[in-house]
Order: sequence, then C-alpha cells, then structure tokens
Amino acid sequence: MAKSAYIHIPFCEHICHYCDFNKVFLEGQPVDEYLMRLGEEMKLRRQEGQLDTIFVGGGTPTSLDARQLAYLCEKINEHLPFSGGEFTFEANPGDLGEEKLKVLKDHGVNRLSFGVQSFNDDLLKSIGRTHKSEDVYTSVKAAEKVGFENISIDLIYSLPKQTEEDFKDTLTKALDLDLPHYSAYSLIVEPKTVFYNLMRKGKLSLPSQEQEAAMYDVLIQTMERYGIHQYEISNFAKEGFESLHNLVYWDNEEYVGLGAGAHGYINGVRYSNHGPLKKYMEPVSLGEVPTIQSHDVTKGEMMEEEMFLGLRKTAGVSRKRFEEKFGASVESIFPDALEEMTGKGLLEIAGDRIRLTKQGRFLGNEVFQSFLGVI
Ligand SMILES: C[S@@+](CC[C@H](N)C(=O)[O-])C[C@H]1O[C@@H](n2cnc3c(N)ncnc32)[C@H](O)[C@@H]1O
Ligand SMILES: C[S@@+](CC[C@H](N)C(=O)[O-])C[C@H]1O[C@@H](n2cnc3c(N)ncnc32)[C@H](O)[C@@H]1O
Ligand code: SF4
Repeated sequence: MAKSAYIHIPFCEHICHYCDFNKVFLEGQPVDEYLMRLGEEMKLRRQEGQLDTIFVGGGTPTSLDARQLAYLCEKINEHLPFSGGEFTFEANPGDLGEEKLKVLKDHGVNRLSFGVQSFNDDLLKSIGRTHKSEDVYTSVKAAEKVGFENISIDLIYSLPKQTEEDFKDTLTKALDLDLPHYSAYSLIVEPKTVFYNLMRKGKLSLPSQEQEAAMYDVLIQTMERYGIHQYEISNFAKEGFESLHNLVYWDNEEYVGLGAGAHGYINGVRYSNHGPLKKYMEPVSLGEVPTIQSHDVTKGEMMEEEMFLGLRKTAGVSRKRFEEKFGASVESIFPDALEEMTGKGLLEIAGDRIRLTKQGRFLGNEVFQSFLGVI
C-alpha cells in the first residue's frame, strides 16, 4: 500500500541551462485547468489508508500565485488523507513572500526544499538562474518567521568553470544558515539542455573528474565537521531530519505519482504519466488515468532495485529485510557482484548491512551497475 504521494507542478519562470525535468515556461500556460485536472487525478488514483509523506515538486511549485497555491493545497487536503508526517514543497529562492508562505503553512506543509544551487551570483547567472544569493537569505528568514523549521537547500557542484575554492565558499555559506537538511548533486549534463549543446560544440568548460571527486570529498568532510551526517550519496541531515519521502524511494517502497510526467509505483506496477500538458489533461478530463507507460515489476527486477536503490543510503541494504521480502539471501542472488565489489573495496558487509565503503560512494554508479541484468 502506497504511503507516499508525489505531485508534479511543471511550470517554471525561467529555464535553467542544465535542467531536463518535465517543465514548461509558465507564461501563457493553462495553469488553472492543470490544477483542476490534478485534483481530478487525485480522485482517480485515490488509495486506501493514510499517506505518511507528500512531496510537491517540479518544475517550480512556488511559481504558482497565492490563490493557485491555496487551490492546490485544498485539493491535496481534500483528496489525500495525510497522517501528519512529512509534507514538502519545493521552492525557488525569491518566490515565497509572507502571503504564499502562510498559505502553505495553513494547509499543513511542514518542509520546504529551496533550489539554491550556488551562493556565487556570477555562477548562478551562468547556469541560467534568475535568483541572487541575497534572495536565499530573505526566503529562508521569511520561512523561519512563518514557523517553518524543516528547511532544506539543494546545491549543485562541478558546474562549468567552478573551482574547489568556490564550492568551499558556497558550502560554508550554506552551512552558516544552520539548516537541518542539505542536498548536493554533482552536475549531470543531460541531453537536450543548453549545457549539452554547448558541450557538443566544445564550449563548456567542465571541471575534470579529479576536480569533481575533490569537490565531493570537500562536501563529505565539511558536512561531517558541521555535524550534519550523510545518509545518502547526495543527502545530509541533522539527526531526525532525513527526508522521509526520499527514503521511501531508496527503501524501494510504493508511492502514488500525480501530475504531468510524474512516476508512481503501486501494487507492484511502476507507471509514468504523460509529460506534455495537453496529453496529460485530456484523459483526466474524460475520467481516465493519464498513464503513458506501465510495467509489472518482476521479482528479479524488484531484487535488483532493492540493491541499487538501497545502496544509495549510507545505512545500505538490510540482509534480513531482503531475505524476508524475497525468500532468498542477497548472497545467493548476487554472489558475483558482492565478491567483485567487496574485492575492489567498494562494498562492505557489516553484520546485517551491505553498504558502500567511503571509496564506493565516489564510484556508486559502478557498484549499482554490477547488480543490474544479473537475474
Ligand atoms: C528539478 S529541480 C526542481 C526544484 C526547483 N525548480 C529548483 O530548480 O530548485 C530539483 C533539483 O534537482 C537538481 N538538479 C536539476 N537538474 C540537475 C542536473 N542536471 N544535475 C544535477 N542536479 C540537478 C537541482 O539541485 C534542483 O534543485
Ligand atoms: C532532485 S529531487 C530534490 C529533493 C530535495 N533535495 C529534497 O531533499 O527534498 C526532487 C525532484 O525529483 C523529481 N521527482 C521526485 N519524485 C518524482 C516522481 N515520483 N515523479 C517524477 N519526478 C519526481 C522532481 O522533478 C523533483 O523536483
Ligand atoms: S532547475 Fe528548477 S527552476 Fe530550473 S528549469 Fe529545472 S525545474 Fe525549472
């Protein structure tokens, strides 16, 4: 039974040079109609029982105005029974004034995740962001004033022309905000983005792999120094502030996905919704779910997912839980991957746990790959 829901808001006020998530430029879009269809999809995909986590992501949910945000929150409150667990909204710095913040707070939102990316204004501009580092301080202060305590920020490192020094400076500024949660992702140059096109023309000056690894090392060390523990490859939190919603993904549990391009996992079926707005809204207006693709996950695939998702967490995979779930031990299903990866010093087995070593965290993809296509 799904205990979590993800809701996608595909609108943005600007398009960043690195982003390939499902989004469109806000101006001129049928936002009100989209929100209405989203409410209808909530009814169509309604689940038994209560949800422990709700995550509204995008795109940019805070590009909605206060009235639209209130409408969206009312639909969520009406159709998604919530246990009072974790209710996150993603936000762009500079988007949230007191009015919008109060709307969110009054409807039970209790976590905000700001897309900060960097504290260097020149770098921000060069990656296509429109906010300035100053906006981060204003937004975080305003959010705290309205009573939000569980606040996270996203950073991206290994950006074009970024130096280790620059990243250290961003990290220090981020940590000086004394927030309970931080995510830091290394830049992925995705096809169809501005950066991808520049890269193909040889016009994107990216840090080397060694520099990227050095930045990741700085990240891990600095977080540790500030007492913010790493609980996943890219995620760090004070004790008790780990993102429960994201843990649902890494624990390979089920969730409902709502909105254009959202994906979900219900009753052993992984599905994705139509991405383009029209294609998404049309079936919903006819009372049909907007699924474009769905797949019955086989037991073999489920076992692979259990490994490559679970190994993202620093706590790793529980051998006991694996055996209870699948009726076979990890060792009997993946003997070769375990031997090869422990042999290379990238994986370790410690009691009930199979987890990445420190070195393994730098080479996560190589480890995950070794568990794929085995069964
Ligand atoms: C899809 S965005 C949505 C939230 C919000 N619109 C924003 O820009 O912050 C969520 C996060 O994904 C990360 N992200 C997006 N594209 C990325 C890329 N190509 N490489 C690394 N991280 C990326 C950013 O840190 C961003 O904050
Ligand atoms: C990159 S993560 C950032 C999470 C953030 N660091 C935090 O701690 O809350 C969030 C992004 O992943 C994507 N995402 C998450 N769950 C999704 C789902 N079920 N379907 C589609 N996209 C999803 C959305 O684009 C969302 O903006
Ligand atoms: S990173 Fe966020 S703001 Fe930028 S285009 Fe992607 S979803 Fe929109």
